[in-house]
Parts: sequence; structure tokens; C-alpha cells
Amino acid sequence: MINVGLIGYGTVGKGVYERIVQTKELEALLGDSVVIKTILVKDRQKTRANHEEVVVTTEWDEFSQVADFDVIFEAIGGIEPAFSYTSFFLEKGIPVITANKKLVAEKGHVLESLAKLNQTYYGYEAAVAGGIPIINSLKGVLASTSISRISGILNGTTNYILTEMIDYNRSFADVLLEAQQLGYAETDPTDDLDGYDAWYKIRILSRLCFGKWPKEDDLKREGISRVEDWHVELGEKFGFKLKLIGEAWNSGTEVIGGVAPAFLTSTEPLVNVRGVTNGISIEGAAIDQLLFIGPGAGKEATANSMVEDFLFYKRSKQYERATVTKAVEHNPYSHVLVCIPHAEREQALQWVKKTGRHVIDTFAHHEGEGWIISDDFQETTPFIQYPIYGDVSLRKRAKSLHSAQFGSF
Ligand SMILES: NC(=O)C1=CN([C@@H]2O[C@H](COP(=O)(O)OP(=O)(O)OC[C@H]3O[C@@H](n4cnc5c(N)ncnc54)[C@H](OP(=O)(O)O)[C@@H]3O)[C@@H](O)[C@H]2O)C=CC1
Ligand SMILES: N[C@@H](CC=O)C(=O)O
Repeated sequence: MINVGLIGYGTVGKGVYERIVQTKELEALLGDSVVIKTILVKDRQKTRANHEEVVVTTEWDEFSQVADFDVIFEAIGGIEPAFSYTSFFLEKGIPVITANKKLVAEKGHVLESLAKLNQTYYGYEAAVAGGIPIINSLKGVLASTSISRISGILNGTTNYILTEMIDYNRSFADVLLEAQQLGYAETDPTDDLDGYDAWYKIRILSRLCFGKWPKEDDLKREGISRVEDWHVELGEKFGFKLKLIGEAWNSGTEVIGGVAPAFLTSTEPLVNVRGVTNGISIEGAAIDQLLFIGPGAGKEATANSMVEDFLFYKRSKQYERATVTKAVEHNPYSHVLVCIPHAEREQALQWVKKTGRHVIDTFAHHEGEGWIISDDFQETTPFIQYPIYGDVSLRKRAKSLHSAQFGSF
């Protein structure tokens, strides 16, 4: 019998419980019965469904004294007490499977070492992109494949919000509430909105692709809070879609990247990744580009990843990736869309002249102007700017108001 300990019984924890109880194929594949006997939660006052034969406790001492756990599924979130609980079991040589991307990004280097030292497993497939099996693809079937860049839409909540607001004209507050009710958002949704969630995920992916845990400052972070409706509308005029993009690449000397809102042109494969769906692209000399698209959050998808992660551990003899990476050959984007409020237009014109930037197209909105600028310098502008990924020459042609000032487009 495989004795499972479950820490957390919210959206993901319940999903893991149901997935294990309902999937008889799991037992067939493992050749053993799988039983959840003990669940650790926090709130004594919460009314919970009563499952026969399962002890639900709020007491760590009671939970941790169960001597014969074969695996722990951790789905509580945050650093503490999750870090202490995880360390406790790894030190005993008991594998821990987690969905907690914050803990993995911040303490993964310690916990992975602890797992190795105690000849056990710290599995975090579910911590990145919910239901997409990206982690164990990188560790398993792509373990020796050189990767130069990884990028994608890594947060289901913000992608859901952007899709519903832009495509269905719904209000931000309404859609956020719905994302919370559907179990997509973090306990504190500013983790999603300010880009922390996607930032934890790109840090984890970067570690796998490029061989070492990035330091906090290595990858930048920006969420969707400075995005204004008119920025999105300007992008749409050119046929671009706004997405929160996480990316990391090997520049030859270092790993750089981060999380920021960006526009995708119609030629970008992830442009139609909508709603809670996530999309990940990995690039490398041998694979050119591989795409992974699937549910980025939610009970069933995330629980499925956690259970498959346990199976991956049980069935794999080797679950480490080789450090194989080559530098990217060119910058991932060559143009930015700069959004200039009317009051800053003169200043923007001076800046373009002074820096010799090439404005290739413009569009006017009643709140300001959008200028597509070639970005050979890869430096930030003094104005709000969004990278544009994809082939800008295939943009929708906006009727320029300023060709006399910038030359013909
Ligand atoms: N929701 C999603 O779609 C996804 C979530 N994740 C990650 O999974 C983790 C869990 O998320 P989710 O299920 O949505 O969160 P929920 O808020 O729905 O559930 C959290 C659960 O953890 C329990 N808990 C919280 N603190 C403690 C503690 N100190 N001791 C014991 N139990 C505790 C809560 O107990 P109680 O019931 O008593 O309140 C609750 O059962 C997070 O790390 C999240 O980032 C990852 C991928 C997708
Ligand atoms: N809050 C996260 C949940 C999954 O990781 C998201 O919205 O992607």
C-alpha cells in the first residue's frame, strides 16, 4: 500500500484527493493500492466534506507523527510553514510533490539538494503552467537537448482577465472575481496581477533550461497594473494582442529576461492562447521551436500534474537534466510599441531625434499616440513601452498621422 499524506485541501488539494481516489489506473500502473489517510489543513472552523477513513487535522504534530508516509503532496502555498514541512519529510527520505511555485523559486536550491542528499525526490511539475507537462518534459524526454530560449504565457489568471476584458469587454473587477471563484487566482491575487506568479515560474524554467537557479535580480518582473485600456486599443489597431510574457534566454555571457506585458503580432504562435490557457515555447538548435499549450490553472489540471509527477518519479530512474545551452543568435524582439500621452508628445519627438531611433509606424488615439519603434539598442525608453514579438512588417496598416515628421513608412 502507498500511504499518501496531503498538506492543503483547497482547490488543488481537493483535486489531488479526487484524482487519486477516482483513478484506478494509477494503482494498476504502480502495482499497489494508493491510500490517502491523513490531510493537514489550517482552519479549524471550516466545514468540510467528511471522507470515511481519512483523518483531517489542523495539528502539525499529529500529521508529522505518521511514520509510514510514502509520499507527501504539498498544496498550501507560500514559504512558511511549507518550507519547514517539506524539509522535514525530505530529510526522512520521503518524496514531496508540490504545486507551490513560490517555494520552489525561492527555496528550490535548498530543497533539491536536500532531496538529493536523502536520495529522494522533490517534484514540482504542477508549480509551472498548471496542467502542461513542461517540467518533466525538460527533465525527461528533453534531458540532453540544448535550449537557448524559453518564453511563454505563464499565468492563467492574467491571461483570463486580459482575454475577457479585451474580447468580451468585461470589467476588470468582474473578471478578477470570477477567476478567484474558479480557483485560478492565488490567495493574494496581487501575486498574479503584479507578475510575481509568472516570475516564480520563469525562474524555475530558467533553472532547468540553463542549469542554475537564477538570483532574484537576474530576471525582471512587471505585472499588468500599468496597462491602460488605450495601450491595448492602440496595439489592436496594428493587429497585435497584449499578453503577459515570461522569458529567459542565454545571451552568451549570462541568462537574462523576466516577466512583462508585451504585444504579439499575428505571426506569433502564442497569439491565440486565450483565457486560462498557458503557452510555452522552447527554442534550441536541434528542436528549432517546440510549443506546449494547455490549461495553466484550475483544480483538475493541476492535480493531474501532481499525480503524474509522482508516477514520473516512481517510473524514472533518472530525473535530472544535463546543463546544455547555447546562446541565442538574435534578440527575441526587434521593435517596441511606445505609448505616448498627448502631453508628452513633444518630449517624445525630441527623444527620437536625439537617440536616432527609427519610428516605423504611428497611430493616434484620443488619449495619446502609439509609435512602433525599431529597438536595435534593446534599451528602455523614457516612455511606457511594450516589446513586440513576431513579424512587425505583417501588422495591420494604421493610417499614419505623422509621416511628414518621421519619413514614409
Ligand atoms: N489554484 C490553482 O489553479 C493552482 C495553484 N497552484 C499552487 O497550489 C498551491 C495551493 O493553491 P490552492 O489550492 O489554489 O489554494 P487554496 O487557498 O484553495 O488552498 C490552500 C489550502 O492550504 C491549506 N493551508 C494553508 N496554510 C496552511 C498551513 N499553514 N497549514 C496547513 N494547511 C494550510 C488551507 O487550509 P484551510 O482549508 O484550512 O484554509 C487550504 O486547504 C499554491 O502554492 C498555488 O500557488 C499551482 C497551480 C495551479
Ligand atoms: N494563479 C496561478 C495558478 C497556477 O499556477 C495562475 O493563474 O496561473
